Amino acid sequence: MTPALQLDDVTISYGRHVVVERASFVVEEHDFAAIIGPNGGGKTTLLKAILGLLPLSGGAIRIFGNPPEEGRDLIGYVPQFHTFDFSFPITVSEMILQSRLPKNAGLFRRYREEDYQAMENALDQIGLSGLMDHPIADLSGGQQQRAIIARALAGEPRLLILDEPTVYIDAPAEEQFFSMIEALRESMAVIIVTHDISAISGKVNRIACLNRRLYTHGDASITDGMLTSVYGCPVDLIAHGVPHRVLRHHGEGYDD
Ligand SMILES: Nc1ncnc2c1ncn2[C@@H]1O[C@H](COP(=O)(O)OP(=O)(O)OP(=O)(O)O)[C@@H](O)[C@H]1O
Repeated sequence: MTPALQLDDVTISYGRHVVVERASFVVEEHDFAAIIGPNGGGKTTLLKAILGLLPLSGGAIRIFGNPPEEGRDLIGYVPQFHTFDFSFPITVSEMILQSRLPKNAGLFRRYREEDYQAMENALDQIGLSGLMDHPIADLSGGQQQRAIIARALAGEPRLLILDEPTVYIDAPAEEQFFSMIEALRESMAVIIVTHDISAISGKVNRIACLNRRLYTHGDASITDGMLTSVYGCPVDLIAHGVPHRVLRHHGEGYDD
């Protein structure tokens, strides 16, 4: 099967400053993967390259076998929550429908029947159908979070990428968020990009740590060696609050 995302020896630079160096990683269909890493480690840069917004200085990125410029229509991208203006006077359904307009659509472009259908399906998938006529400003933080995910789902993606999705939601909303991701995995691959290790521990089936180099481990466990090389500080400092299950030494079984 063609992977949802394949990074082959990817190097990305700003001028002579190499930010991502020789990164390789594969995300298969139906995977729930995490790319974690410290601030400044290159996560945003790698995301931009996956979305076809930055050129590579080496290697290749494939999205379902296509280069990013051709494959990006298959990606639903959920930017960081704080980049949205929820005070904007618009309903949930209008916000989602807008994402269906092509970039060069004129002012008076009308929505088609399939746009309404995609909007309704997206709301259904994340359990917000009952709120479609509500102003986005009236939603709770967790509901707003789901609305921006619905916006990405309305593009009918096969790969959903979420940038720091758990930063602004509380613990109950976080549980709901991960149940929703589990359901979405039936029809797509999901990648979350985060520096919040505790949020993703035990939830994902594939993980990579990015700090200029990309460290992977073949399964979803985070090893202390992986964290030490990525974060450059003692593992117990980083592991604070992380369930034991996800931390193990190379070659050892789980210790819970
Ligand atoms: N447009 C740019 N021009 C030059 N250097 C840049 C540019 N954008 C980012 N960088 C540098 O690239 C490195 C990686 O930044 P990037 O934003 O990708 O990291 P990040 O892991 O997303 O960090 P954060 O979690 O803080 O958003 C940093 O050293 C940053 O200063």
